[in-house]
Amino acid sequence: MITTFKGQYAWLSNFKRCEVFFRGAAYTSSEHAYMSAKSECPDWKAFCQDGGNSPGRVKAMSRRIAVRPDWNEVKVGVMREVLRDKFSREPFRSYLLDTGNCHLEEGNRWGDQFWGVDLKTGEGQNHLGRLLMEVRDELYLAGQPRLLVPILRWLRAAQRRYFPY
Ligand SMILES: Nc1c(N[C@@H]2O[C@H](COP(=O)(O)O)[C@@H](O)[C@H]2O)[nH]c(=O)[nH]c1=O
Repeated sequence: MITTFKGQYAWLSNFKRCEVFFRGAAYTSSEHAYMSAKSECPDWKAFCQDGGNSPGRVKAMSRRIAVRPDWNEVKVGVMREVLRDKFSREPFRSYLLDTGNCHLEEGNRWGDQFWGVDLKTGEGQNHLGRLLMEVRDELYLAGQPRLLVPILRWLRAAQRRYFPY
């Protein structure tokens, strides 16, 4: 199991600098790309596209803008789109596939129980880890014979549930 996105697994974190193309623009991390979707304001888009702003700064500034009203309904879809792009490119694609079928969890100490799991309480929905496993399944299944895809998808999910490693 990978239970924190630090150290040798820091590349799983959205704060890891990488190239991401999202809805017609280039970003320098998946955090920048994800945060850009919080508002359609051109100044906000430009701020997120400026690689001179750290992922932490972009996240902090996103608390001060007028976020689109339906953000909570669309944010998981936005994150999925961003992660698909990040992991479509090397070396991240191979790094993710090389984790095999192990459980991924964003254990954190900043109290995020939506995207990760709070290490102090053990509580959290782990949407980031779940999306990463979903993207990894897509990459893995894309290389398999089409007829086997439904059964392989089921087997991978069952293995993660009953034999997490
Ligand atoms: N605070 C933090 C991370 N939190 C990141 O913030 C994003 C969620 O933002 P929001 O939807 O506004 O709550 C999501 O990408 C999550 O992984 N990540 C990291 O690597 N290091 C950090 O210190």
